[in-house]
This record gives sequence, C-alpha cells and structure tokens, in this order.
Amino acid sequence: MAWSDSTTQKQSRPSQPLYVPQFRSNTTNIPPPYNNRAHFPPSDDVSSHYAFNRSTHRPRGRGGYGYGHGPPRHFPRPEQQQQPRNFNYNHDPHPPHRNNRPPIETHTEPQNGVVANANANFEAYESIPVEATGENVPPPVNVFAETELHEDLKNNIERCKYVKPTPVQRYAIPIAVAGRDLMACAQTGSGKTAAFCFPIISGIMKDRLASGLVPSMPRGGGSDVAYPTALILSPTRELSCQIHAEATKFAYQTGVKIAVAYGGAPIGQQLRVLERGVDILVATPGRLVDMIERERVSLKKIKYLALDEADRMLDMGFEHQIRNIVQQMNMPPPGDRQTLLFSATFPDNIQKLASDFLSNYVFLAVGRVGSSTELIVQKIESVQDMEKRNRLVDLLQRNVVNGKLALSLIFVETKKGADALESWLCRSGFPAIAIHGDKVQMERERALRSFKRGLTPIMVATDVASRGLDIPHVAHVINFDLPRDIDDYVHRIGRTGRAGQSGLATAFFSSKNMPLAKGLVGLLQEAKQEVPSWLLQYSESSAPGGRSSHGSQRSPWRNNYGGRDFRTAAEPVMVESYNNYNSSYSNYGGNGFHNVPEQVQNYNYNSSYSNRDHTANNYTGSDGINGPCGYASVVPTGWD
Ligand SMILES: Nc1ncnc2c1ncn2[C@@H]1O[C@H](COP(=O)(O)OP(=O)(O)OP(=O)(O)O)[C@@H](O)[C@H]1O
Repeated sequence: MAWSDSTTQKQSRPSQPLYVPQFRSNTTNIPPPYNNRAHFPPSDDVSSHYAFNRSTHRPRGRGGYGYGHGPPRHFPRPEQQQQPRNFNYNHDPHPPHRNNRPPIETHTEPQNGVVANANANFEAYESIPVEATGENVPPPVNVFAETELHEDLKNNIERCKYVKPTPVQRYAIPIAVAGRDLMACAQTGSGKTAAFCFPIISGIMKDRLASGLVPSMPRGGGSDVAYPTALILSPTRELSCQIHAEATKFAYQTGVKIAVAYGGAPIGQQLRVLERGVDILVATPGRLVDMIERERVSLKKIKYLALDEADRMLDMGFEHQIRNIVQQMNMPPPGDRQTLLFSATFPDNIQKLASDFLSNYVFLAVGRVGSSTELIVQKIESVQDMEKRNRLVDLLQRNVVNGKLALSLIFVETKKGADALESWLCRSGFPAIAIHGDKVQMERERALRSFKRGLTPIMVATDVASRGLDIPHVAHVINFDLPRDIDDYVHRIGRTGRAGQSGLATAFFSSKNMPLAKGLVGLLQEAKQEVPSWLLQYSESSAPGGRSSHGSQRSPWRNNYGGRDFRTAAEPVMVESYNNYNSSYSNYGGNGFHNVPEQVQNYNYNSSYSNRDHTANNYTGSDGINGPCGYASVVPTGWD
C-alpha cells in the first residue's frame, strides 16, 4: 500500500481509491478498507446490518459440513430452503446493559460531510483508575489544546472530531511529547493508536521546524535506500494497514510522509513508494526484515519506535525477529531514540523483556493491565463441542434486528476450523466469510472489507483478527472456540464495545476449556459481569490457568487488580482512591502510599477499585497446559 500526502495526492496502487479525508470530501462514500469510522462511515443500508433475506442469499457450494456433523437437525439443508426462516424478530440481542448504558448504536451519521466521533462515549472510561510510574512523570492534560502537539496536527485532530482525549491519550501524549520512553497499557478500543501517532507526527514536524525547515514541506525521496525517522511495528498486515490509514489521516497536509510495508502484497510496489521518501514507516516485522536485508530500508535514522500490541510482538512468536530489528539492524539504541510500547495486555515477563528496549521509561496503566472493559456484556455458555453449531445458529438468529443481521465476529481455534465453519454457515443460509493466515492477502482483505461494509455480516476468524482491528459496529463477538490464553480472550472480545460503545460477547465453554475457568471468572468479576455458578464451581476445582501464550505465571497480588509496572514488584503498590484527580494533580504521589518507591506516582481516582476483594481473582499457578481433556494438543494458529 502506498503512502499518500497532501502534496502529491498520488497512490501507487490504482486499485485503491485516492485518499481524501472525509473532512475534505463532500461525499459520504462507502468506506475503503481500513478506514476509520470517523471519516468513512458505513451508510445505514449497507454497513451496519445485512438485510437478511434468505431467499436472495446464495449459499456457496464449496466444502462439506465440516467437523462431520452436517447442519443442525432442525435446520433444512440449502436445497430444502425455499422460504425465509421465521426469525424471532422480537428478541433484542442487545439487552440494555445492567448499568443502564445506552444500547449498542450501530450507525454513525454523517454531519455536514464530517462524521463526528460523537458516538464515541469516552465518558465511560472516566472512572477507570490510572497509574503512571517512573521518574518525574509529566502531568496529564484534559483537552488536546493543553498538549504541546504541533498546531497543524491539533487542527487535524479537531477535523477528526476528536473532541476530548481519551484517558490513555490524556496521560500518554504529554509523556511522549516530553520525549520520554513509555510502556502503556489501556483497554481495547480506548484510543491507543492516536496516543502513539500524535506525538510521533508532532515530533517529526517540530524537528523540521527546529532545523529551519518548513514542516509541511515533504522531503526525502530519490534514493534507493529509505531512511524513515519513525518505525511503527504491528503483528498483522491488516493492523499495519489500519494504523497506516489512521496515521495518514492524522498527518493530513502536514508534509509527514507515511508508508506501509507488509507481507502478502507485492514488495516492488511498496519499495517504489519508499523511494519517494518516508518519515513514518508502518510495518509487519517479516516484510521489514526483508526490505532491510535487500538494503532498501535503513533504520539508522530512527528517532521514534512504536510497537503496537507490544506484548504480542515480544512473545515467543515474534521476540527473536523484533530483537533482530531493534538491536542488530543499525537502529539507534535506547536513549538515542524514543520508544513507545502499547497494548491492552502486558504480562510481567513480557514487561521485563520489553524493558531491554526502553530507557528511563514511564509505565502507564489505564485500568488493570489486561482487564476487559465493562462496556462489553460477557456471556459464557456451557456447550459441548458437538452442540456448538446448533447453539451458534440460535445466537445468530437472535442477532437479527428488524430483519437485518448485526455484525458478528466468530472466533475459532484453527484455520481449517474457520473454513469449515464458514462453509457450513453459508450452506445453512448465513452469509459468512472467513479470515485466517492461510488465505492469500487479497482474500483476507476482501473478507475484511466485506465484513466491514456489512455485505457479509458474519466473519469467522482465527486470532489473526483478534488484535487491534477497529471494525465499526461489531455488535457480537462469539468465541466458538475459546482461546488458551486469557489475554487473547481480552483482545478478541475487544473487537466489540469500542470507543465507549457497548457490545456483546458470548463464549462457548466446553470441557477442554477448564484451564481457562479461573481466568475467566476473575475477568468477569472484575468487569462486573454475571458469573455462571457452574463456571465458579469449575474455577474452584480446576487448576489455575488462563496461561499466557508465553507461558508466564501470574503473581497473586498482580492479578488481583495489581497488573502494573513490574518494577514495583518488590512490594505491592497500595492503591489509593482519588476522586478528584484533576483539581490537585500536584498533590499526588508521595503521601498516602505504603511501601511505594518515591518515584512511583499513582493517579487512582475510582474509590471502588481499591476496595475490591483481592482474593477473588487469583489467576496464579501453573498454566494448566497439561490439564484434562487433551488441552495441550490444541495448536494455536492464525498468526503469521
Ligand atoms: N479522542 C478520541 N475521540 C473520539 N474518538 C476517538 C478518540 N480516540 C480514538 N478514537 C476512536 O476510537 C476507536 C478506537 O481507537 P483505537 O483503535 O486506537 O483503540 P485501541 O485502544 O488501539 O484498541 P485495541 O486495543 O483494540 O487495539 C477508533 O475508531 C478511533 O478513531
């Protein structure tokens, strides 16, 4: 994919529509892939709901019924399906949240050619406790105007209708603008992308000013080797494309050139874009290494390094590659570059690994590290493997509102399983499409685009779609197969309930998921969700589990709302309550903490947080990998 900027307004790939930010456009076109809800809102009729009409839907004929089951008994095979099924339209799939939150809003209306992030209800995050630890932590801001971001960028933020910074942005932006390294953890859908993009874009613009250059004047290009100033790494191609689109939007008319490099797409095109010069390179690790080895990219001028989904980037699958990129490919060392690590989950051992890449960093936690947002109503259903498909049909039938299917994202364990379920759903009359790592990139992009637009309102996915993807209006995440790792569960369900909206997540819990019981109970309790009594019983009798993909063990106090800066591990940091954190920021830190190193500052302002029963959430102990029911034999797939 190509970078684009206001000066050239060119794209190297003719298949892609010219990037014109919505605020410059008079139209509200159907969105191109990866575009942010702020600028390319799906229109009512095509995107949010699929007009569910079984008589017009053509089931695809490929594949069998998978799993050797065939369709559910009460469900006619496609050839028998002449009449639309009589759906229970009266059932509301999104019951009002028990905290009286508004129901899921599935449409974002354009306003004067600009779609506001008006539906983004970030008030919902206001009561989340925040903790920032490190030396001389810069204070948070309340509004974007208070930040020291470049004025042109602030104008773009306004154009994006980002009215107020989200909590992670309030804290992270001043820390990053002050040039500090940062390890930040905040809940899914809470605006982390902007939290690292804004300081990087602004930093590049200010660097130009400082060197006497006109900031909006793009430079570079004409060389065989690209020397980006900033590198943003993410684990999947789709996420890299999404970050590229977001950053391009934020950098509109700033002259900051942004390019993306990811596998599965022709490298030649990506290299040609780089030849024109690049300030910010968004990349997946594999393709980046390829480009570096071909001597087409050099990291020696990197000033800003950001890792999105940083814990995933540093776990067993990627660690070697990331170390190679960051430590052995000419990149300036920590201290000479600024490093920003972001994720919704950050297990202790990964924090330790990550600290190798950082210098005198600030650790920021908005909410407990690895917690899920209360905006997502979580349901856990006890289902044996043989019954899953029937139960899925029940759920999907209930997802029909006014004759339209709400967007549902179904997670399965394996690529084969994804294909089989997609095929079976289609044959059963449900418009479904699968995305996983064995599909060619074009198929992956097509699947995502079709799902985003609501043309295929059911997407069956492996974990390749579990992290970072910001797909507007996903109403229901269904864990058809639960993941092994509680952190993966947090990321998966985080595809709904984003930007302050509410969402629904249902998980099928079968006997092989026993090792996850404790982790799930802890998470549900913490997010004030109903815990089924049978799950509670399992969790009491089962081996402690919810292992991390890297096999880390979780210490007891940490996981009792204590997931935080591993540097404070010697003593648990006592959580104090501050209900009015804005008015007397300077009084925080020091007093009121027990056994807290002096440099540790806590900004906790939710009284209920600290009063919770700290014995309720022990995810500690062995990882349960050798637990009952052949759990160890399940091979996770999806990442590539
Ligand atoms: N200040 C803001 N005002 C309004 N909307 C915002 C703001 N910041 C971010 N958003 C919107 O919130 C949505 C979620 O943001 P983003 O994708 O950055 O979340 P995230 O924290 O990175 O999630 P994940 O953990 O799943 O990667 C996006 O659609 C984004 O445009």
